[in-house]
Amino acid sequence: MPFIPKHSVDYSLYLVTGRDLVPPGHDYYHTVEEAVKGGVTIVQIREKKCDTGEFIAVAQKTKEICHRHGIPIIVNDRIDVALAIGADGVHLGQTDMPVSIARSLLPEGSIIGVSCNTPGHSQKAREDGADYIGIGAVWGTQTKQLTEPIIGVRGVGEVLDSGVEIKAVAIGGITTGNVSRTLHGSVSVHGKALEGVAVVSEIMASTTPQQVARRLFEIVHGYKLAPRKHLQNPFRTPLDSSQNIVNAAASLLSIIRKSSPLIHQITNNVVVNQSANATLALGASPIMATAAAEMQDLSQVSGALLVNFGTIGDVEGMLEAGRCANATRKPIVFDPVAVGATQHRRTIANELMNAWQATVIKGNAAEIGALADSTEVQSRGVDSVGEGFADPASMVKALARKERCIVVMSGPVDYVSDGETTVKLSNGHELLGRITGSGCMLGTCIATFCAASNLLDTTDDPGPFRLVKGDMIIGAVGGILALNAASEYAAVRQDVRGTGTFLPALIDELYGMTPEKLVSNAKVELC
Ligand SMILES: Cc1ncc(COP(=O)(O)OP(=O)(O)O)c(N)n1
Ligand SMILES: Cc1nc(C(=O)O)sc1CCOP(=O)(O)O
Repeated sequence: MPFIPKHSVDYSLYLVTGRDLVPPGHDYYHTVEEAVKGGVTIVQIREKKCDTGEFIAVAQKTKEICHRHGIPIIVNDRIDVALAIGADGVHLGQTDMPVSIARSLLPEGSIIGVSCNTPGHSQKAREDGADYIGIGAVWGTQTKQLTEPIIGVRGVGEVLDSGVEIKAVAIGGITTGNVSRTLHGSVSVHGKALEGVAVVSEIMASTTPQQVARRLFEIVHGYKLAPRKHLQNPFRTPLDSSQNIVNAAASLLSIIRKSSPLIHQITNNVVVNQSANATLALGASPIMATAAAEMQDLSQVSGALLVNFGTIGDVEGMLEAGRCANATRKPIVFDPVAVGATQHRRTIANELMNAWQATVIKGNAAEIGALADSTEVQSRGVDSVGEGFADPASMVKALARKERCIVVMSGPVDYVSDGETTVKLSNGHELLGRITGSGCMLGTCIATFCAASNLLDTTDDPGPFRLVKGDMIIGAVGGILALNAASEYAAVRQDVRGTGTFLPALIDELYGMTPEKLVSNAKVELC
């Protein structure tokens, strides 16, 4: 009979051992014990190179450490070793012994885990009677030669959503730097979440395994305790009326004017100049930097990042900028221009969204449809054609849940959702659709208002599991209101005679925008 009853196992921080990773001068057993003291809740002994006798000896001593601290020990692959040391269970790969045979050989109550890389794997693992699954690889790893593709956090969410209830941990390349993103981004569209994370090198190769384990545990534990209802910011204020939303969004304009946040923009070369001018007109400060080498420095000082891949330039810069923005908890507005138009754009969008967590995704109906795998709305180049979605509010809400972020769908009527609250905004002049780059300027305005919302949140320690500070749905609404209101004021000016004179007038009206003008003009409804 295993030492730990399986119903009481805590999978929050699952250490998978790797003796060869322990740094010179450090002792393997000491590393494991330190890690357990730091917060590891379950240990798997994984030995790939040694003989059976040595495996048993190491496993026996590792088990003594685990049981002394009241946590279970699992043996990787080898039922014989598990039986020999009286382990609490085994972990089996897809090509290892079938679960039913392992179950028949192990004592009653043994824990059996199975590695999964696809939704089909997890369905089968559940049917076979596994107790938990290890989903991977979520990120790239140096620890083993992978035989299955890296699936990213969004792929983990798909495995979690395979229609079966089973406890799950993610594995592969998990570090203190990406664990929040791993937990957040892998929540499935139906709200299924990981029970924990499995880690090898981040702990085993550390010279301070106790501290690393403590940090990982704090993040996982904090995330599991936090309410998950509201994406990215579980503690935001309730959005109970459209007037509250408008007032909160309008008040952000004063913050922009007062603090002039730096808005880092990687955008397409058609709109660089007008986007920078729109940023300045709102009272913020633009920086249009694209080189990967400067992203770390910029993320320290910027208020928000805009990634608009309209003319797909420096993808490395986009990847690095997003990673740095996530690490510094800065809002990221992602504008996947014409993402449905080519396979190349779909591939790059996927790569970016796997590498970092967008705070806001902004697109027209065709772009949102392409990200949501819907063919209801078609694109022509960068434009969306046709009548739009029959149920646009449901479309943005579903994508917000899938991508775990705020989604803005722009058009004659704009929709914004965080997966719970959906807001419909009916302002904006049709001339906006007749100049180039108005959608791109919208991304700029949203990034600027999100930076202000981020600044407004002065929580000292937002907790390691919060990806970004501030109410980002308010930031998104503020950016839309500002551009749309400015377009309405600009279109009726005496000096505007067509699209050529409309653009400078639009910049002027952004410059002259006030919170009062935003509120008085707003046509906002909760859906
Ligand atoms: C928790 C957890 N998940 C996955 C694995 C990988 O196991 P497997 O597929 O058997 O590959 P090897 O570990 O044998 O290389 C794991 N060990 N633990
Ligand atoms: C043992 C293992 N299994 C994986 C899978 O994808 O199934 S990835 C992996 C190694 C994870 O090591 P690290 O935390 O050092 O990246």
